[in-house]
Amino acid sequence: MSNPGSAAPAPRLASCTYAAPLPNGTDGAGLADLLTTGSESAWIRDGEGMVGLGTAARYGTTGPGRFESARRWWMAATEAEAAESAGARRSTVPDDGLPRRSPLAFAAFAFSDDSPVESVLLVPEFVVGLAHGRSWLTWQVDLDAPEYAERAAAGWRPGRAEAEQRLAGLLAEAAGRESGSGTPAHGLELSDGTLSQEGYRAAVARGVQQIEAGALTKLVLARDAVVRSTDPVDVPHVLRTLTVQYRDCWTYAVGGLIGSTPEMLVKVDGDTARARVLAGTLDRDGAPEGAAGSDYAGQMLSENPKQRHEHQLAVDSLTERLEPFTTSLDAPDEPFVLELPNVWHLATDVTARLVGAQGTRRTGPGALALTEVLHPTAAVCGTPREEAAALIGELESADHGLDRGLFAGPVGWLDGNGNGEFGIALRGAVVEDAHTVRLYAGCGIVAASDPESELAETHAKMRPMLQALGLDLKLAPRA
Ligand SMILES: C=C(O[C@H]1C=CC=C(C(=O)O)[C@@H]1O)C(=O)O
Repeated sequence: MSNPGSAAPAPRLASCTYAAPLPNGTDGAGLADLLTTGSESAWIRDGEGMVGLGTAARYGTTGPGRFESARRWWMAATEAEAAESAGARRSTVPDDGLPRRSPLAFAAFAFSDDSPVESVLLVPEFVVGLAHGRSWLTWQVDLDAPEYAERAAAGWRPGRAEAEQRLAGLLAEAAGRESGSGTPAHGLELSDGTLSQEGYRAAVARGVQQIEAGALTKLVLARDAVVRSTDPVDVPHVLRTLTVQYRDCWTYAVGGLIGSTPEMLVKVDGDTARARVLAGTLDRDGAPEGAAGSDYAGQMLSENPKQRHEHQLAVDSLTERLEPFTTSLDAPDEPFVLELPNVWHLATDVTARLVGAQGTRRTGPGALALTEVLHPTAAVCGTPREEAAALIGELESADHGLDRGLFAGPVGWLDGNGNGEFGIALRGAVVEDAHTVRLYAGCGIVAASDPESELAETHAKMRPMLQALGLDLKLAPRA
């Protein structure tokens, strides 16, 4: 597959970062309120995270080399930034107490090597961040961009006073463009996508046959669904709703990819890597509530051999690939039950110390390099990985024409020092146009899987997005 991004020159980035109250004046509560037009990038969990506004640079790429070409582009851009911003207060300065996050890009990668859908690195002009109750602002510019080139040649570099002016202008412009009503759209209609519900049941049945025949042990099969609305979809409203309803999940927006994922592929912070592996699901719809619900979930998930097997395969697929890059790795033997408003999951939190790292300095692999190594885990592909990927290509794509695109690919952010967070783009959708959103969901299939139950599970997994879009579905109450 061609790689149109490989020839794109890296921008000559320069940035400045400083502690600042959230620009909308609602410190502590208002990060999601910065989502106003639908073109923002976002990564928010439990009210904290980052929102990216405007675009300083963008890189698009496809094919098997997409991670590597994105990494090279980002390395070139961040090396330029290190040189250009040397005189400025980079956020790597440890004693200013700011997170090490400048420069910063948001990123989303296609699930499959064969997808024609572009994987993207987006370098926003502004990043507004909030971590541990402290907020900061980063202004990033391409010194070669027409609006800066002349001044940059004369030695100009981004600074705080101009950043504030420029951000105020950008926010005023965004407020002018804000068209959403802040309420769900009207005239919503849900229909099957490229892979219909009937087709999904048939694909699952064929997957089970292949597993029974010994071709593989586990396979994750996905389907899509389409929501069309007569009103334009209010993307910021959808994202804000997800940040409130799914506080334990990472709510993401990169380009038109939006959602709220409970699964962390890899988070790299200095010398530490963390992951949250999920597999094994129980719908909360119709289940007992409160403590009885937790007992029920424990029994149905932790004590169910099918669910445990499915989960262990996902954990192994991550730890086996992560282990060579670590000096220590901790993955508890017993998974815990993660409770979300729509479902319960079996979950395992993995923590590892990375090789080639000393405190915040690293010579070993960073977040993006590890992402390439780890993707796709058996939570979204299967075991063995190659056989599962080939069967996904057959049962989803060749038989039904479904391309997962960015669904189930890594989504998140990365900085210039190898830190970053990449979740798996689950419980999400792609905004295809102002009136059309395509949702995706998949399920792990093992020998004991039943097509009807797996189809029902895809409904449960689509529920967060359907509800945030305003489709009238019952939401299991939060415990
Ligand atoms: C593939 C999805 O979920 C994965 C993550 C958690 C649990 C899963 C499961 O139980 O099948 C899936 O492996 C999805 O949400 O579309």
